[in-house]
Amino acid sequence: MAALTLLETKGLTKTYGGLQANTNIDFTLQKGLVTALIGPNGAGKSTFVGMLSGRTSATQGSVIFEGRDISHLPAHKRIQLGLAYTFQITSIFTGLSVHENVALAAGRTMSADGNTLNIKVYQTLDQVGIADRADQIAGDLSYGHQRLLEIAMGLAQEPKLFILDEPTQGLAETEINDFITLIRSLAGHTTILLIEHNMKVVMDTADHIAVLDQGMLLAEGTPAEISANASVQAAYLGKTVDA
Ligand SMILES: Nc1ncnc2c1ncn2[C@@H]1O[C@H](COP(=O)(O)OP(=O)(O)OP(=O)(O)O)[C@@H](O)[C@H]1O
Repeated sequence: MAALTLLETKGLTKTYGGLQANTNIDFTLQKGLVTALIGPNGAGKSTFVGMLSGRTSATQGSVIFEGRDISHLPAHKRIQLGLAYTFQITSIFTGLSVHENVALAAGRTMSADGNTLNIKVYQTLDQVGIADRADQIAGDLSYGHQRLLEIAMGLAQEPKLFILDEPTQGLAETEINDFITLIRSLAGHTTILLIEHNMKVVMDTADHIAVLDQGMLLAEGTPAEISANASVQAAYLGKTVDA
């Protein structure tokens, strides 16, 4: 099957005062794949996805989504076009139930009757493995389950592109393994851009990896190509990227 481009950036640049957080990034994201964006601390990953989602304004360059230049659209318009970023969904309402939180998220992009919405909510909770907690108050969930709720809230919006920003941060080992299984189950249906520091998660889930270093795109390739790339290893100061 020929690769289809879902999103593209051209010359994307962000300057904070004298600091170039992102420099002239030309990047292409293929539909249906799990792409991981990795790089050392301060490499510019959050700045980059902030410009994709509209949370951060670009100093220069453009973001093209499904062939349309969305560079000047505010974040909420980009969500409506199908671009979901976990950072924007993290506003879990801690006083509401798990079910109510997902229903609210789903309602942002779909107009459906109560019954259809209810089915969608349970399907999504089932997908992430917390359907048995639907009636629990979100604020009473463990940290790991709250992260899964965030992912459910993103998926309920049926995004065309789902950007997950450090989704496994603070999760326990077993929760990380469940997360890997979840991402694998979504592969092929949902296009995912994953910013992740945990290399096991990256290597186990990504079809394609892009590496940022000092605000620039250093390398791109399959997990095997990236693990073997000498300049990527150097950027990680001698650490191997397959650990
Ligand atoms: N709002 C801001 N104002 C000034 N400088 C910023 C701002 N946001 C980020 N930076 C700087 O831009 C550079 C890139 O930061 P960014 O957070 O994008 O990197 P990152 O790769 O996501 O890092 P990490 O992995 O540590 O989250 C860093 O030097 C950071 O200090």
